[in-house]
Amino acid sequence: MSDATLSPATFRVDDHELEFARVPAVEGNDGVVISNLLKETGLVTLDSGFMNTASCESKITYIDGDEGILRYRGYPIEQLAAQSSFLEVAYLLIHGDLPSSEELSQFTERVERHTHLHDNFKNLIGAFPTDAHPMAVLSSAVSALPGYYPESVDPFDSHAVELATVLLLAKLPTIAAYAFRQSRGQEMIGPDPSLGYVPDFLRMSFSTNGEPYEVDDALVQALNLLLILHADHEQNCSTSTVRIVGSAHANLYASVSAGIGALSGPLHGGANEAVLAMLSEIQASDDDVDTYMDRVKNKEKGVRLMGFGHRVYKNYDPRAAIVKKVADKVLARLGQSDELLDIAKRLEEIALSDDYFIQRKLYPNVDFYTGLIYKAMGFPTNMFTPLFAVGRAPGWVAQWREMMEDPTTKIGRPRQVYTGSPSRDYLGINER
Ligand SMILES: CC(=O)SCCNC(=O)CCNC(=O)[C@H](O)C(C)(C)COP(=O)(O)OP(=O)(O)OC[C@H]1O[C@@H](n2cnc3c(N)ncnc32)[C@H](O)[C@@H]1OP(=O)(O)O
Ligand SMILES: O=C([O-])CC(=O)C(=O)O
Repeated sequence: MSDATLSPATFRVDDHELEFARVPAVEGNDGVVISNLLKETGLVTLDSGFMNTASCESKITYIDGDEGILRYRGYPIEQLAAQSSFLEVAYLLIHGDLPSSEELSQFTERVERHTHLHDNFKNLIGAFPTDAHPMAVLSSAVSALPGYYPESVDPFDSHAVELATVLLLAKLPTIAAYAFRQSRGQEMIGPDPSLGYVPDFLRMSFSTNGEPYEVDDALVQALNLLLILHADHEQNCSTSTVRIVGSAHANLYASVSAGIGALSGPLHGGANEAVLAMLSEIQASDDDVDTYMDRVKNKEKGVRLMGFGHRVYKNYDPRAAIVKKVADKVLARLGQSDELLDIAKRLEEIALSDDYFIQRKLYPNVDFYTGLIYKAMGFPTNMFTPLFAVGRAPGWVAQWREMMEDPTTKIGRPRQVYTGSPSRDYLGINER
């Protein structure tokens, strides 16, 4: 950026004058360029929320947010959702191409063989109170994994990375199912790899002790599809967290555990849980849907239309379009009707024809309808985000590996614009 593009300004911080120059408006960036504070590094732009900053080059996922297009490794999300399986998509994201049938069966067999957890995990997870949020259990258990598999932690040993990849994908559903059972005060049930990845996850989650669990193919298909839809989304908040932790050469488990923490936030993966809370609040209150929308538009503190809006999509999230159809199908299949689904549809209808939402290009995102499907399957709201985490795992792994293999990767370390006090002298406690 040449100096000619900068319009200097001076700000005062205490008694000191600091010279800054503002970058002329770039869409979505009202960045401040520091001209005098960071002479040693040259110009630094202030870009809160990274609205306008690319952190890496990536070959994994393509999004055109204006057109509502999402592709994994070049394949449209609609085709993958209709035809693929979750583990095939995981292979695609991680290895770059769709597997041959032999590659897929070897990969699947390897993952399914490792779904068992060391018995101590029952103690670890069992030590959590039953009202602990399963996301806390998930991130803790993932950060414990390197303690049990030290041979898989070296980020620069390709065999170790391959092992960590398989172990993480294998153990995560078992951890999630254990966390679910712990939250219900139920005994944890170990995996039966012969059933397959998704059916066995459902069995571990819902099996009643001692009784055989009848797997419902329609639910397996729906969950498989939802996991595919969540599998990657380029540099979202949790993935960026995984990358930044990994950029310090932290192992895959430590990086993903941090990513799980980021995902839990209600502005990110935790929105699926927040949507259900919002719909239930509307249902329980005497207010109608329009009243809630007025509160949103008046920007009442803490009131947003959860499951709406997206940093990248300024059009309908292609995944939300798929999820909406699946919600109808799953409810019909289970012979359920859900008043909350009607409320969600009504909210969407109002939003899509309301100037507030039109001007801000706010559309339903992937989190808007997913919770209604998980609920219909029998999952309580606090399991919605762990389900998202199981789905996002291949993306985290693929992005972490891509970063580790990129020779241009540097430790993630943004600069800041310091606005605190300039230098001052320490005063003893009685002099203040
Ligand atoms: C898997 C995922 O992570 S998908 C996202 C899940 N999160 C949610 O569903 C939570 C609700 N949505 C949001 O909070 C936001 O849309 C985010 C966090 C997803 C994106 O945030 P940003 O890109 O930073 O947009 P930002 O918060 O600046 O919003 C831009 C404008 O739209 C408004 N806006 C954005 N989202 C919403 C919403 N859900 N409801 C009401 N208004 C909204 C903001 O108030 C702001 O209005 P203003 O220009 O008058 O100040
Ligand atoms: O991309 C984002 O900002 C949020 C995200 O993870 C997703 O939509 O799946």
